[in-house]
Amino acid sequence: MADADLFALESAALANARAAHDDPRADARAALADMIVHYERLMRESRRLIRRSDRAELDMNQMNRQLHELAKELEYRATHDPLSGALNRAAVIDTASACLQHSDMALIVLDIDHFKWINDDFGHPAGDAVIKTVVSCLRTLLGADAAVGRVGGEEFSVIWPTSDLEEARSVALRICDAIADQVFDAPIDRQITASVGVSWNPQGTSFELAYSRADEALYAAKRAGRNCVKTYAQLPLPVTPPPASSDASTPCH
Ligand SMILES: Nc1nc2c(ncn2[C@@H]2O[C@H](COP(=O)(O)OP(=O)(O)OP(=O)(O)O)[C@@H](O)[C@H]2O)c(=O)[nH]1
Repeated sequence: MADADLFALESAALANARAAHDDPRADARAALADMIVHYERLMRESRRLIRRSDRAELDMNQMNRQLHELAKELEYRATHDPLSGALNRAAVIDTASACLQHSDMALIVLDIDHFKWINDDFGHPAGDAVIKTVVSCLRTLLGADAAVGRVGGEEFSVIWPTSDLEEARSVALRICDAIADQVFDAPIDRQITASVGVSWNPQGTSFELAYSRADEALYAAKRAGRNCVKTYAQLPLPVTPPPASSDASTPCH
């Protein structure tokens, strides 16, 4: 119905031309002229519609590209720390958990030493700049694709897939040295160091266990005087108290 209305004039011109074609006495030239007018109009309309649909396709492609960019931007914001560009805590957990599912992995955690003093002495913006510089120092050292995360205020993590504890320790030592050697922009006029803890974890370890071991090693490094590396495997085993003796003759000290 809609089509018949839309092409009513063309249908009439076509019927006219057919009738002229079938009837040798009819005015064929007039019918042909009428057909030409309608045919040209149809061509003009078709070109206009094609141009319009090309424009719509371009607009749609552009909107698709914008949506794609927006999705990437949202994904980036959901997984990265806005200050330093390092992975955020949630992304560190996801990345490390995924890594531990299919390989052995070292988790290296580091914490800037006496960071509170940096804020107190040079101001919070200078402290922020130190955080950014530490992340770019880690990236320069480990490569742009290394999984470097900021898990807390001035605490960072590095996910390092390896089956070799010694390799993990050597990466941690290089990190500790690189931060101690880093020259920070003014107004920071002193050496900044970090304490580093490492846990080496076989495939299948949970993130929580890997992290708590690395954290324990980190605090051992703080206790040992800072600016050093401790591995969980090096830590002394927890002292278990001897079983209570039932021998009453044992002397008490
Ligand atoms: N500038 C800045 N400071 C932060 C940020 N997040 C946390 N901090 C500060 O980091 C400091 C951490 O201080 P502490 O936990 O006492 O640790 P610390 O001074 O580094 O001492 P140690 O870890 O024991 O060597 C606090 O003063 C926080 O306010 C941040 O995003 N920017």
